[in-house]
Amino acid sequence: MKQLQIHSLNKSFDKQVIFNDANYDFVQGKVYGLLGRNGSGKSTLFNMIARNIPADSGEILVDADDGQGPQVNYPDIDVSMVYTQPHLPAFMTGAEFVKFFIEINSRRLTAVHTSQNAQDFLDLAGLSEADSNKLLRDYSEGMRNKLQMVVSLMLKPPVLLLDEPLTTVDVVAAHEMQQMIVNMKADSVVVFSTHIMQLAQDICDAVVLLHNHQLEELTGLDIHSQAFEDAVISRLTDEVTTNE
Ligand SMILES: Nc1ncnc2c1ncn2[C@@H]1O[C@H](COP(=O)(O)OP(=O)(O)OP(=O)(O)O)[C@@H](O)[C@H]1O
Repeated sequence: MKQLQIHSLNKSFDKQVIFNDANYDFVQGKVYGLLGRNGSGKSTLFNMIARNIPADSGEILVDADDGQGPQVNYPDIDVSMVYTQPHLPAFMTGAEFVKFFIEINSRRLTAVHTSQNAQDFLDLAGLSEADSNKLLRDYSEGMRNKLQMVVSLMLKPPVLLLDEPLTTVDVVAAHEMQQMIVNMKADSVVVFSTHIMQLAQDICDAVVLLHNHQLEELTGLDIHSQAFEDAVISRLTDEVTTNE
């Protein structure tokens, strides 16, 4: 089983503590919602897992289920991150970008038995022929988000991180992408951050709170219940009181 393990993680920016001895193990087969107040450190956690920024201390381990067990020095390709603001090359068309993406990831796509037909990617992203031939800089934010998500999902990475992924897409696209995220849990450890409680309740199997600089799963309540929602709000409100 693929796993993402966070052990005794510490991170501060100057004197601002973001994580203080945070621990949590995420496993394949569940969609995890990461909930926390603005500025609590959700993006910082994802960026540490994706190795964009270093932790101060502690360990982040990935078990890619390849027989080697949990690794601190996991390869970068083990983690895919879908950013709130997509990182795509502005001066390529959607079709050119997808072809380029397939070319540079051909070995990996073969290994995970994914299509290498550019049209399949474009169809999944819901892009018409006219849109596919537009420059990415001229895409709407929602179109860029959807394309970014499709290429990340196609790689079937051991760990898939989605940073507030569905905030800019239309209702139909959001519905399709929710389904894609849920399907990904069969192959990957899936963690997504969101401020939308309804979304967390709709697609998550577990909710992890970033609360008082630690990671804590909210257990013992039906995720779909009002009591669950109340408990999330109460914990996160409690944090503000504690910080004051
Ligand atoms: N490079 C940096 N240098 C200094 N402070 C930073 C840096 N990156 C993030 N921070 C601070 O760390 C805190 C956590 O930021 P982060 O973006 O991880 O929060 P978040 O939970 O993702 O927030 P939101 O829900 O608003 O997107 C914030 O106070 C932010 O200002």
